[in-house]
Amino acid sequence: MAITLGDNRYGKAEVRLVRVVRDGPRHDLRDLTVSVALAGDLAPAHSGDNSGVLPTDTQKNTVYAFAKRYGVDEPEAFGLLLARHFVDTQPAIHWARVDLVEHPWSRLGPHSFSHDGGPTRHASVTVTADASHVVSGLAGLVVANTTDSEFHGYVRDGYTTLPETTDRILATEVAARWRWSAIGDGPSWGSSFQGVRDALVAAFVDTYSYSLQQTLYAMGSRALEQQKELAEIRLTLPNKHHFLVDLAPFGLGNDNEVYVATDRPYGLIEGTVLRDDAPPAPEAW
Ligand SMILES: O=c1[nH]c(=O)c2[nH]c(=O)[nH]c2[nH]1
Repeated sequence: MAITLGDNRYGKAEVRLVRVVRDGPRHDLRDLTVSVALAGDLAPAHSGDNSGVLPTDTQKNTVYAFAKRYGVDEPEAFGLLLARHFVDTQPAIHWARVDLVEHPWSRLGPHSFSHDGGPTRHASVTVTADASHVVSGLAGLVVANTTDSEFHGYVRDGYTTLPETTDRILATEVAARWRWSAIGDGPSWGSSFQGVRDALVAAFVDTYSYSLQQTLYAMGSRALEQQKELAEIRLTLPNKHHFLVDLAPFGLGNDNEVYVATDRPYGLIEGTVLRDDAPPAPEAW
């Protein structure tokens, strides 16, 4: 029986990077968590030969040095710069993945900021010798509709207790990742991000929903209709359940006014919406 090394990668995870631009009295702030993963001819490293190993410490240093040297503008652009650098300069490295999460700050004044509880912006960049892929995304976008949501007509079996409803709260915490068809084509990274976020929110608000699955498809298709640069979008929607509290023991009715918000267990609705003419790129994810 032969035993061989399978897929492997290595890198520095979650480098915390804050970049300030001091352009006169008005400063700008970007706050990112950057993770690097590299793969290639690394079998020797798994037998004790480090001659092809760029230390993860060096990878971390490169993130900081590039932040100084090139600045940190859009996460996608910074990720492409870093990933391309590792593939171009390291003979053993044929694949680089850089994942970036941007932590949002909103401006309070010329040099004052408030950490924003809103969604985080994400980018995941993959570079090989002959291809680059960008997946952008967001997480932590918490939204709720207090009506225009029904759930009924579902399968009933001997274990079903859920009451059917024609009026419920629909709440979720959107995580979405979307793949760009081509790099450098179309709107800027930042305006595309805002366009996708706005499309997702608008579809959530506008959709009269019979299930979170229907809302997922409406959100994904709105994003693709509006943002032509996207090839596909993957959505993860936890159903943040709100159950009506039984107030009858207190002689009180409850006409959809008092709910208990539960955090677990939760329904988890996931799906991909894609253009049928977009060539698949599983290696981008
Ligand atoms: O929108 C929903 N989809 C489901 O599949 C489901 N299942 C469930 O118990 N509640 C809900 N709500």
